Amino acid sequence: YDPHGPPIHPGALPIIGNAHQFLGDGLKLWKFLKELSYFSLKCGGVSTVYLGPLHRIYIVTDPDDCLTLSNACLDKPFIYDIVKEWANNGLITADVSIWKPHRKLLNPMFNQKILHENLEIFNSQARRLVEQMSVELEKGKFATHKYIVSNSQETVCQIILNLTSDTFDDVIKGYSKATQDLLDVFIAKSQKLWLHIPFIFKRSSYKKKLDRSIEITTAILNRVIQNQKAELKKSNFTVNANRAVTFLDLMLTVQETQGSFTDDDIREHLDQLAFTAFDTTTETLTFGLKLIGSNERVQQRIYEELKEVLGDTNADVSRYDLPQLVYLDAVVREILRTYSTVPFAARKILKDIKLKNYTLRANSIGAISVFGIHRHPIWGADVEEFRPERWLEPSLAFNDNPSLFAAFSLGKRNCIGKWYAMISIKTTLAHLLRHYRLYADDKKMTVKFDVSIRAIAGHEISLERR
Ligand code: HEM
Repeated sequence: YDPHGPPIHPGALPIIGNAHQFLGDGLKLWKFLKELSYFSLKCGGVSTVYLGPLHRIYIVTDPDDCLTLSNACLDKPFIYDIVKEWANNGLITADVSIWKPHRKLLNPMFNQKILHENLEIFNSQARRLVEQMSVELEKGKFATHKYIVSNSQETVCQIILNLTSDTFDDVIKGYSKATQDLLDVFIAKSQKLWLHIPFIFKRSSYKKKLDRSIEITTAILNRVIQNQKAELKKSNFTVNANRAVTFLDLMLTVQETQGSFTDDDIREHLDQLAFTAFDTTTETLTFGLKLIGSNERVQQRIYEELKEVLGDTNADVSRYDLPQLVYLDAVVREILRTYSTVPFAARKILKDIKLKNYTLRANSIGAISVFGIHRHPIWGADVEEFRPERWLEPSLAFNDNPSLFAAFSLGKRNCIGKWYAMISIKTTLAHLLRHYRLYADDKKMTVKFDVSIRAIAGHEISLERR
């Protein structure tokens, strides 16, 4: 206990601290995580919770303090152990000694130029989604999630894993089922604290599910890596000009030319990238369709901009169109501000860190509340409202302080896939919204937290052809 530290969240009990408040299902957990963030905001941007006598967690919601914390601390705390058994050396969970050189090698692969080369795939996948959803036209409300999730997985298979539409069907079936099982295990571990006790976990059905899923994803990815390596060797590591360069090509080329990655490193990176890419973009699109369908004015303005920039043709969204879709960009940022699918990022604090008003003590955890930053009073009195126009106003506070937008986290260990996400989400929305008018009611949406936030009820929409 630090008498000069940030205020403790109300409800702490002797010995267990606030641990009991984290118990319950995903709905309760999300309610409590929001409460934590609002309390931290009320306290000026930092508060404390105790998970038993051993774990002190600072909830940080001040954007400047969050940036200080993100750059000062790069290590991930025990909370990330939930996913460590699966792909330990992937970027999200890797120890700093591995993360640093790997992130440096991977950064250039995720720039806009490389991603623009994949626009043909993003466009064809968006068209496929329009086609797949057409069976729901004029039929009333339906849940969009099942369409979006399989479409996002197909996109990932092509762009990250270099599978073609002829080969991915088989892989998708196996890989998707295994990743869904993995997600079930992560969700269970995030909600059932007793599963963190190795003795109990090892004897649970979750352990069997985890081992089986890892076995399947490992076998599939090893096959994909070896096939692609053989193909690249034949062409002396020159990618066939008829197709875009994929992440796998780039990693294998780095392996060949710089000897930097082992095959296991590549597999673990691919596994985490593929999983993260489809899960985050799926949930963001699900929230996005609901929000857009609930705001006729916003939807009309997007449609008008699409007509102005893309014309009346059914042409692909090009790299030149994307920067012109200014309002759509504002809408996507506002979706990410109001419903950040990754609402928290956490860091291990190894030495004292001085923030604006407090010193965070060593041997604690710093939780960057993305949700809290996005509810900071600097956003204005309408902070809780979905209002994309705010992004276009000269008075936008974000222009003076970019740390106010933290959907992709802050600092050096931020999201490497942010351009992938923005391009994928914008292209998908552009195709869907020029074909369909959406109807929804976001007031009826219920959200839960597991490893990210998800809409679990009331997220249906209905479609009408434009
Ligand atoms: C809307 C979509 C996305 C959101 C909201 C999002 C958000 C985030 C956040 C908040 C973090 C920091 C997590 C932490 O420190 O605990 C993160 C990290 C990461 N994200 Fe994303 N992400 C998105 C899409 C993607 C995509 C498409 C990819 C891959 C193509 C990706 C790959 C990663 C990786 C590998 C990391 C770990 C980076 C590192 O530690 O160096 N993300 N993301």
